[in-house]
Amino acid sequence: MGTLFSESFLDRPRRELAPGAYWIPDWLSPEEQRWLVARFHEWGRGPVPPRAAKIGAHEMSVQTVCLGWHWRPYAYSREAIDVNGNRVLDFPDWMVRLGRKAIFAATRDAAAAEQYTPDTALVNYYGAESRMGMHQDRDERSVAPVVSISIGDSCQFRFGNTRSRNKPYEDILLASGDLFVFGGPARLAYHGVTKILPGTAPADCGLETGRINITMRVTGLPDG
Ligand SMILES: O=C(O)CCC(=O)C(=O)O
Ligand SMILES: [Fe+2]
Repeated sequence: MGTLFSESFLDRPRRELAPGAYWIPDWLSPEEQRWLVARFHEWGRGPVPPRAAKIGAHEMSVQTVCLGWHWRPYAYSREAIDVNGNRVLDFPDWMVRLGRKAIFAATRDAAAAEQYTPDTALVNYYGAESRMGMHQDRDERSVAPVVSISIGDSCQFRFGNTRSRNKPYEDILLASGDLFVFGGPARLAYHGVTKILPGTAPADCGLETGRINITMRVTGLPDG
């Protein structure tokens, strides 16, 4: 991974797990990962601190900070009304460009990449014991793809079907720098994180422990 002319693609080739679901290992360079980790620390000091969202009475085991729109279970708003009421940071222009590059890397469809304009990102931090249960990303009104990037410790990521959280599903290891995109017929597939593999973060990724996952989405909500 940090090696010159690494042949990691031979061990972990890119794959389309299901129509519309693309996994591109080692998509981000170590330098890009370190740069994103530095942004992650900035966002954490921002107007809205990372928080564990509550689903009913149950607190999630991941800490989340949002850009563009604030997500809480089942809804988006500009202000973090379930945290401190502050407006979330704007969605960065560079992240729109990163999202477009991701769509192009996944689909090789330049027109689809060009029109992709994510307006929210959920930035999740997973500690060694964090998990995320099987769910659909369905609080968005748009059917545009979700772009997911991972940094730090690897995780076991479970990618399922669109009908239920149960089988058939496939478990893959998402490692630092990996890209995962799900759109089209896979946009509403159930997915989750079944475990974190502590101690697997590469030394040059910029994050010593834990895992960062950034998912960009298109809310389909009006500006303002
Ligand atoms: O951490 C991941 O890889 C998935 C995160 C996720 O599914 C979500 O934020 O909705
Ligand atoms: Fe999700």
